[in-house]
Amino acid sequence: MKAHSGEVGVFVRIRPTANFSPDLIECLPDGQTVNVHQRKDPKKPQDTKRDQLVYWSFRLDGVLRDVSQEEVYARVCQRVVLGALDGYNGTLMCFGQTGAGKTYTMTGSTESYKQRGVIPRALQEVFREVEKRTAHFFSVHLSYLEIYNETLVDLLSSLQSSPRSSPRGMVVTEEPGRGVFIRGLSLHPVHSEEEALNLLFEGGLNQMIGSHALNRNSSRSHSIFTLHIESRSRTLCDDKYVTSKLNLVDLAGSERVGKTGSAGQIFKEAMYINKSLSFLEQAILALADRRRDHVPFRQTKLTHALKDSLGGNCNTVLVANIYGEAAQIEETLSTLRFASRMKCVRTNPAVNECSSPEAQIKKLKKEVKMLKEELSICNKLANRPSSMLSEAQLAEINSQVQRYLAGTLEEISIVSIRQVQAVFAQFKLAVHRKPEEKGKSPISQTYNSEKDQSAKTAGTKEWGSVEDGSFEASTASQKNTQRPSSAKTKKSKDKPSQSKRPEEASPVSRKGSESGSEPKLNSVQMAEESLEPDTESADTQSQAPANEPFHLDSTRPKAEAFEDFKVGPGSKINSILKENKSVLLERRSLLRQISEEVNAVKREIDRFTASMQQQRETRGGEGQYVATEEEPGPTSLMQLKELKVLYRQRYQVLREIKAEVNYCQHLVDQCRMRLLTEFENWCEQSFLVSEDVTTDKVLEHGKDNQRPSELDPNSFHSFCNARCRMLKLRNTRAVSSTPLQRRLPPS
Ligand SMILES: Nc1ncnc2c1ncn2[C@@H]1O[C@H](COP(=O)(O)OP(=O)(O)OP(=O)(O)O)[C@@H](O)[C@H]1O
Repeated sequence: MKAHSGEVGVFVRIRPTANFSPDLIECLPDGQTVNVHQRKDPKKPQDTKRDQLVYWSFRLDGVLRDVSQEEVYARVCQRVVLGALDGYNGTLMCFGQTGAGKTYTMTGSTESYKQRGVIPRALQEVFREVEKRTAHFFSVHLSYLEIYNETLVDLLSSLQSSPRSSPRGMVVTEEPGRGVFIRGLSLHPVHSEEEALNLLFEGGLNQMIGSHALNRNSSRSHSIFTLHIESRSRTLCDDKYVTSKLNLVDLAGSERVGKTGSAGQIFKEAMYINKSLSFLEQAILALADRRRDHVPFRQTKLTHALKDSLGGNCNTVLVANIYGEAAQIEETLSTLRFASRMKCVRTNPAVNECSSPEAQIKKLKKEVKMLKEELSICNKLANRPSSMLSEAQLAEINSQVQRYLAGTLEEISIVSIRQVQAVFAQFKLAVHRKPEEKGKSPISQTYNSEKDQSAKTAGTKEWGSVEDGSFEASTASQKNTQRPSSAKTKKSKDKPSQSKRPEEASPVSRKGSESGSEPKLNSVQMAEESLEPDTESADTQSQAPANEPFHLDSTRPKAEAFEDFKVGPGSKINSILKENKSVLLERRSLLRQISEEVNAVKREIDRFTASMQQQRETRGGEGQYVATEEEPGPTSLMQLKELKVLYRQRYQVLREIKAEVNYCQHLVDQCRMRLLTEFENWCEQSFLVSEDVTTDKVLEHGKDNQRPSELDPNSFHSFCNARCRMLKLRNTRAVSSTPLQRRLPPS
């Protein structure tokens, strides 16, 4: 017999008898062929002429006549059992007329060890192999089913360990991935040959007791003893395992109803047997016919229960048990016909490989963990924020958004979904922020508050409006009108008139400037203007604790780094800033001087005007003005007129210089912003360098598969520091080589 071959193995076993009929049953020397001779009319007296006999020849896989139980097992069953241990389903069926030796073949004699049948030998083989195959862990379960008159009976339900039978009874069920199984049939784990034999015998006993109690003949039922084998590798950490079922089927006697001449219950039993065996035959015919798509497995419980054990991926073997006597020749012929049909069934044995859900979950979890780690490394390599954004990274994103809104950053480069989410969150904040807070960036906010503070400390006054008939001039208003600072927005809120354009808030009244008419002769209060100190260091120092995103290393504060930056990569923009500031100071100085001149002229005009007013009041307000010795005459009037002309001239100069101061202030502000932006970029790149080094550490650890503690810490630290320094230098050179505009265009 060929296990895993492409066809069902079929053997015929002849029950030993003293009345063997060699004339009718001829076993050829090839050991595979049995010829049967049957008289044309068995009822007629025996004819000596051979030509009156009908002749059939059956070529099978083996003819077992007068062979021991041991040989039967070796030739019929052993390979199927070994196949089951390798993961192939196996079925061994005994088919034949009642008393032909099916049970003897299957179970054998319980009294004689030597005469034990296929099932005990299979159990022995299984547990011997389990012990031998140490590389695998096997689990073996047993079930024992009886099918009597289309009723399913669990022959092992009497055991304490068996689950309660389902209230709906047992049902033949099919499930994807599990195949056909009997729902409600108890499965019993067995760990030794002895345990398994106990169950076999217990089942046999239950079958016998049930037959007696119910007054039924045990030979009228089918019994299926099944080994459920599961095998897992002990050496491979694999979630895959193999399963198999080994069905050992003892079918009911196959004799036909007509022949038995039975009635009543026996007739009924015979009907059911005939029905099930008939459908078994039909199923086998359908399996043998490759043109047929449908196999009627569900017609009976037997065929349904054996659905995946008759062909398909199963190693199937049939033993046709026959009598050797002439009296049984009809049934013998019938059995052999069935066997020859079975021989035509093709099989395609395949290992039942499964994946355990637990192992699969474990494997998937492991895979997710590995992918997360891989993503984390990729993020670090690409300088992308990892799972959670740190405070420093959030601060940087906030800074980028503010700079973008202020127009100093052209675009925000997208590096990850989390970063995009954070950017949108910042935009949302910006949209919902109170109007007075809008336009503040972390940099400008701190910077301007510092500047405003210094301006206030220096006693600087702002340009006033002409609402109350006088106006004031101040450098603060210049700043307010040119920069989106907090000082400006606050001013705008408190005094709406000051939110107007620079020329509207200039010393020249709106009417005067727009219509070209004579401006009101107001004094210009020009307070002592303190020259703006070089606040860059102080500004940045004040920012550092607010932002705190980047520290080039743990030992240096940001303010020191800024000083380095100004003399290093930021030296160009810093020198432009200084130059612009000196021009601004010079213009402011000139503005102060012209303001004083305008005020002096104004005071002179006021003096003349007051004197004339006094004279008019003295004369009752009538007549012409006549100059007295003490009072200025027409000459004085001329002087007053000249003073007014002078006032207008100086006032025009004052306006022009004021515009220059505004422009210079704007340049200084832009330079300052540029310097700070460049510095932030420089810091950012330095920060990323640190990240690079961190990644290197991770990779280094991964590559060498060493724990940090196993590394030489000094050597590793030196290496990282040197690498960090080299990368910083590379970034610094890249930044400092960026061309800067000397004069930035006004926005
Ligand atoms: N090859 C054999 N060698 C010795 N004794 C045998 C052999 N075959 C059958 N017998 C004997 O014949 C008797 C009937 O056999 P068995 O019970 O196995 O028949 P069966 O086909 O199972 O019948 P049933 O359909 O009623 O179950 C038994 O006593 C058994 O010991």
